[in-house]
Amino acid sequence: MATDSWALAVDEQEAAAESVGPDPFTVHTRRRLLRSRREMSPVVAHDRAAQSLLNKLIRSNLVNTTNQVEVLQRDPNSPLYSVRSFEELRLKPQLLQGVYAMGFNRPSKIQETALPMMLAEPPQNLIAQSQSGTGKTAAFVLAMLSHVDPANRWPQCLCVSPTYELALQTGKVIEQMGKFYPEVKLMYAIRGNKLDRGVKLQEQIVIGTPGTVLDWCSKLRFIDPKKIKVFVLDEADVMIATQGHQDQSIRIQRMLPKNCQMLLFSATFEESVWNFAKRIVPEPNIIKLKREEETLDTIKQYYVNCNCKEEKFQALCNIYGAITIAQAMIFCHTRKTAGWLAAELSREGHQVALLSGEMMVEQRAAVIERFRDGKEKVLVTTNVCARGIDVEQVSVVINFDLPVDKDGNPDNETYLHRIGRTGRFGKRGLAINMVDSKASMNILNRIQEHFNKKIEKLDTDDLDEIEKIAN
Ligand SMILES: Nc1ncnc2c1ncn2[C@@H]1O[C@H](COP(=O)(O)OP(=O)(O)OP(=O)(O)O)[C@@H](O)[C@H]1O
Repeated sequence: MATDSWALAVDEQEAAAESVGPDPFTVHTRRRLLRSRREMSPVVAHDRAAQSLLNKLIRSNLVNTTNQVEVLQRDPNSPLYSVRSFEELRLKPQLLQGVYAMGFNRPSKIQETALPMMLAEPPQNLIAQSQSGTGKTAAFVLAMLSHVDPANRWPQCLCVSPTYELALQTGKVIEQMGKFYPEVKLMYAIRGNKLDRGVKLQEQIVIGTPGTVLDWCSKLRFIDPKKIKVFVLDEADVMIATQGHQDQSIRIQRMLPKNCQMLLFSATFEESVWNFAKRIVPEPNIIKLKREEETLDTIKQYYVNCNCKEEKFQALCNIYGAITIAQAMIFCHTRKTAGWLAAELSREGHQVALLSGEMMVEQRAAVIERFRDGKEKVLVTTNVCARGIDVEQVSVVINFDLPVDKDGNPDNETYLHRIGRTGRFGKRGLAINMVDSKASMNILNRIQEHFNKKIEKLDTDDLDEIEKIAN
């Protein structure tokens, strides 16, 4: 199956997670609920929203004026397009404040479409696909925060992520979004977080990885699954396609009440996975992309012809010599190549971080955190980091090796997730694929055919040409 290499990485990660030391992961949001909806006039709300987004984008050199953001969100062909405002989505005032404090101005297409479905009464199930970096996480986080009853001190929403790092990242989004809703508390169900036997959780939202969530619902009984109202599967296709995760997710699902709302999200759903999802989710609403919509126009895709890994490395150096790259993620097929490449890049004077499957999850989370803080500019990794990781400043993704499954066939889903680490929420991004043999050229051609999207050739000996594509 297309996700096997990812599955392997995930399994390694789950195993490694066992050895992480304890950490109190309970989040107690501090601030009191500020103003009610009545107190915030639409004009003031709009100004605050516009200003906060503008500040965020100017800080990250994305735009110079609010107009450019507005242009992006008013283009009906953009996945960021929306006709509605967050106010019109009838969010609780304290969530509206959280959204604005995060610098969000308008909802994206997936947020605008999915939120009314997720907030409808009676609750409706949803299987939703939307391009990478278009705000799926924010969408289901808002749904969970909207559904909890803070007066009830027990878990009501359960969110399962395929990896420790993603669970942490999504938890951070819940914390930020719920900053003005301090009555709602969050607990991380990840393997290092050891609780005393017999404890009954009081936190209303639990985010975690499937094995730990399952233990907490069954063996350890920290969570009463019968009281769960919302169940979210993030990166749902990999949860379904990976045997271990599938078993665990289905065992969790079976313990939930019949009327529990099920929400499945991903940027990719292979056909067989999609069909399976429809079988396990009763009467779902469905948001599905057409194949040609799956790739983002804001991410420009190129390939470079080489003969060996040394030539690929030289091409990489030429690219770095020609353009300024804020941050880059470089994907390799094996840990060995990743280690070699990271060492070569360091020798060239780059600030490089290396992240691969054999590292302890704690170490991995720390590497991502440093990269997110800009302490390293280049992250060399394997498929372990292909999904979900959201680092705004990544302007270039390099496939040093093209993604293939265990039979050597193109792994289209992983390709999409990898290149989606750049071009987050309307930002422009470059994806450069290194081809080093007839076989890899064949893989590239099949990826082009699959997405029906041309991947242009790039001559890395021609510095002017590289500069041109960067502009
Ligand atoms: N409405 C919004 N306005 C501005 N920024 C937003 C909005 N929604 C989300 N974002 C930002 O866009 C980035 C991408 O969002 P998010 O991580 O939710 O995407 P995703 O669809 O889950 O991506 P992936 O498929 O890679 O998991 C994040 O940095 C998030 O803070």
